Amino acid sequence: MMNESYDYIIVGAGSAGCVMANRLSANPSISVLLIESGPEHTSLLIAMPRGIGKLLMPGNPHVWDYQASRGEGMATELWLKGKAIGGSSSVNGMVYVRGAPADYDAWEAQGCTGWGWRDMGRQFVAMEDHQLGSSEWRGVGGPLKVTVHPSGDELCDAIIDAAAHIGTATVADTNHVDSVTQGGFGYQPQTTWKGQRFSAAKAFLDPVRARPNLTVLTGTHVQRIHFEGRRAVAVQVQEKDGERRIRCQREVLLCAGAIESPKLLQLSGIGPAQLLHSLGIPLIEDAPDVGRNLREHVYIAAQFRVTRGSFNHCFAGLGLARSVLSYFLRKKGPMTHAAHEAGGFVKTRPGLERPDAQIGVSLFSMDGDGKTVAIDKQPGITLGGYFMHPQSQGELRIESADPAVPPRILANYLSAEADQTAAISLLKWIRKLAAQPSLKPFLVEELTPGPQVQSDEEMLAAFRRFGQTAYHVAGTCRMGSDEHAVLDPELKVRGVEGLRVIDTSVMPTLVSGNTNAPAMAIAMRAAEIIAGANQPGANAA
Ligand SMILES: Cc1cc2nc3c(=O)[nH]c(=O)nc-3n(C[C@H](O)[C@H](O)[C@H](O)COP(=O)(O)OP(=O)(O)OC[C@H]3O[C@@H](n4cnc5c(N)ncnc54)[C@H](O)[C@@H]3O)c2cc1C
Repeated sequence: MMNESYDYIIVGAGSAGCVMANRLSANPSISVLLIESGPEHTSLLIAMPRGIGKLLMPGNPHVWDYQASRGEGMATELWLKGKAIGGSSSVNGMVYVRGAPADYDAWEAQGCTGWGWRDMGRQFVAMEDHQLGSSEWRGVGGPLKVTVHPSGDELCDAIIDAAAHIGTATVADTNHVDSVTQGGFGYQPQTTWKGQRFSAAKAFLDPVRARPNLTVLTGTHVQRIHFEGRRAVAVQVQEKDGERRIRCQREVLLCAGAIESPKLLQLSGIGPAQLLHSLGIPLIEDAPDVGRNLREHVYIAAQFRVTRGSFNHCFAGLGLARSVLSYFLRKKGPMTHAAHEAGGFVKTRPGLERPDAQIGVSLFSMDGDGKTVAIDKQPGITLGGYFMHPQSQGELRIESADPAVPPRILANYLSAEADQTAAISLLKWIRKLAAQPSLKPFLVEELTPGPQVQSDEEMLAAFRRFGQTAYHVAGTCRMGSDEHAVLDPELKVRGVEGLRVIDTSVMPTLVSGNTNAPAMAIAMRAAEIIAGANQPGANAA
């Protein structure tokens, strides 16, 4: 490995990084190095969808864990991100959601030229191998398997009926453009296949691992990027055996996720000048917005005691043993389920042009306040959700020049008034759903936030208390064409050369829903842009 050098170095083998490795190495004349801090994705707990119950624990080698400040007057909370081949797609809830055309069109309207639905919609179609077959905006034959949770569950059917009763249409595909544009509720599309997780690594990396021009390093942590003048020329890595530099001929591509990508930029001298001076980091580019514009969905789990239909008994004690056995023998049963069995996009109040909230139905409840990992001993379910377009903005800053020190994360939940209104409206909608006649035979009582929460003030207070990360952190290296944007619309870091960011941190605003598929689609689009720059006659980066 002496004098090692690659055309492209991709930092992070997560949702975006796996796509980039696949796309760039498709050209055999280009050498690609993919570097991942975490281990391989061979754990049985990764393959088994409900293995996340054990994976998502601080200290597990497959996750990063951070303490995030939620905001004024609120306790801190644990944030987790995937740390393995596949990144967060190896530990996530497998809910398959793409966002709404209007999200991407809003990006374009804000100056992100080339990122509207016209360019992004076709990325989803191209990546999908969808169980529901092809249509104008749905794909088959692509690398990513998408299946739909089997229909026919009595309690889910009753919840879907309840949603229809209050105005949200029942749909076969919740990602259909009409469903995300006008609202739709149904069984949940998920990134699973034959009862197992289908991560970005399964879809994009495993099939191309043998390419001779692709090298993958695991257990290797990129500590900082090195520059010659203003050009990124190498990365410094830490491995089991110590530190070394690896050179890069064309570009370093940061796909380290919305926490580690801005952290790496700051550690490397691209960030708020004052902060970097105070930590003794030589300044490459004063970029005050690196780490700003942090966006997150605040998830609230409304939990209900039910008469029947709950899976709680399948996730503890002897029931769990049975479920695990069924998974290993037949790849069937509750251990194969994604985080939500059903769900959709809803307008929580009259007068809205498009859905403002996503609802996810989970046929289990947690003990205590919904944040603990213990399964409720009595039968329960969760009607969870978040308002999809948070205006509140948080921030992330390094606190030391030492790469091993975690950054300070401020989520700033519910600081914008619009978010407070949206939160109250969402909780009211969930309660209205729960009160529908089709659910009368099932629902006994509300457990959290609980019937004592009645006024708007109490609902907001409940949201502040029970609301928690949806694990969709984004926006911390925003793209745009204004001078404050960290990246230009080709995802190049402003002020330097040979460096791009490609992951959920590039989002100027959060998309309507979960962020795994959007992260992959962003990388698909980025690969097109880079391929265009590599065409003869184009100005290579
Ligand atoms: C618990 C959880 C549940 C979720 N549930 C869902 C869901 O059901 N549906 C959905 O659509 N989305 C879900 N998400 C969100 C979604 O999975 C993520 O938004 C998405 O995977 C992020 O992709 P990314 O490429 O930006 O980053 P990641 O996939 O997080 O990848 C970043 C990678 O970079 C590596 N890395 C970081 N720093 C370095 C470094 N310095 N050197 C080397 N490697 C580094 C990391 O280890 C990681 O592998 C969930 C996320 C989590 C954490």
